Parts: sequence; C-alpha cells; structure tokens
Amino acid sequence: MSSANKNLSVYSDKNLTDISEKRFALVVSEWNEEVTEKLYKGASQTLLKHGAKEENIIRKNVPGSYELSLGAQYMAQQEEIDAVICLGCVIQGETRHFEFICQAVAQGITQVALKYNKPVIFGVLTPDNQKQALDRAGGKHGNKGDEAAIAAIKMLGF
Ligand SMILES: Nc1c(NC[C@H](O)[C@H](O)[C@H](O)CO)[nH]c(=O)[nH]c1=O
Ligand SMILES: CC(=O)[C@@H](O)COP(=O)(O)O
Repeated sequence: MSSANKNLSVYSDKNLTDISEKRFALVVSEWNEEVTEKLYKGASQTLLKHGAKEENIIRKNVPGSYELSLGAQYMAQQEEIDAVICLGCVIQGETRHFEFICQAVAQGITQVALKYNKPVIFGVLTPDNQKQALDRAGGKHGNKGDEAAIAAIKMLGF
C-alpha cells in the first residue's frame, strides 16, 4: 500500500508504552534539509505528544543519508540511548547513485539495530522528486517523521 493510500500520520495511539523515561537519538541528514527539517519536527513533536521529555530527545546531524548508518551506530552504542530514529531524504537524480545510497542506508540501519538490539528506525524518504518528498514531510500524505516516532515507541513496547 503506498503512502498515497495510507496517511503516514494516521495511527492508533492505543496501548502505546510509557516513554516518559526513554531517551531518543534523532540522527538527521543535512541533504535536502527543507524536507529533513520537517521530518525532524514531525518526529520530535510526536515523541513529545506521547510523553517523551524534551531533554531526552538528542539530535545529531550527518552530512547525507549515506552517513545515517554510522551516525546511528555512534548513538546506538551509548547505553543510555533507548532508540534511534534516522531521518533523511534521498531524491532520485540522473544517475544510479540514488539506488546505492538507498540500499546502503537501509541495510546499514538494519545492521545497527540488530547489533545493538534496540530500535533503529528507518525514517528515510526515497522519492522520485521534491514534490513527492514534501507530500510525505507534512504534506497531503502525512509526515514520515511521525510514522518513524510511532514505530520507535511501538518497538520499545515490544
Ligand atoms: N543525493 C543525496 C545524497 N547524497 C549524499 C550522500 O548521502 C553522502 O552524504 C555522500 O555520498 C558522501 O558520502 N544524500 C541524501 O541524503 N539525499 C540525496 O538526495
Ligand atoms: C541521490 C543522489 O545522490 C542524487 O541526488 C545525485 O544526483 P545525480 O544522480 O544526478 O548525480
């Protein structure tokens, strides 16, 4: 089901685990910052809405989505971090570079989650163009950042 048929910001908030004492690392790509700042806003506001403390939301920037995996590892290895949310936007260009970044970051983030046995969430948009990105960063299809935050909360309640 595509985001066009399932709004990224629509979710059930029933039985969400208490996150008042949980610490979240939000690793944010600087590439396409017009989009990633919106993703960060969505994720951070969703965490606060569901009880996270502002001082327990730690933000770290990386140059681009390819660096999200290493940034996630730096944070996940810290015992006091309960979950990591990676936020990025990789937009298809003229070459196959898009494919390599998307594959690398998806696999890299997964490896970090499994290595450190804690939620490391893939909050990365991979659109064909800027419009698709903005539609999923607080636009008509919701906000991928909201979805990522809820995924982190649900995995903490696993
Ligand atoms: N084209 C996009 C990039 N490219 C940069 C890479 O992510 C990486 O920083 C570089 O290859 C150096 O290792 N990054 C995005 O996040 N989004 C893009 O559209
Ligand atoms: C995903 C990218 O790195 C891409 O935006 C770069 O554009 P291009 O493939 O035209 O070099």
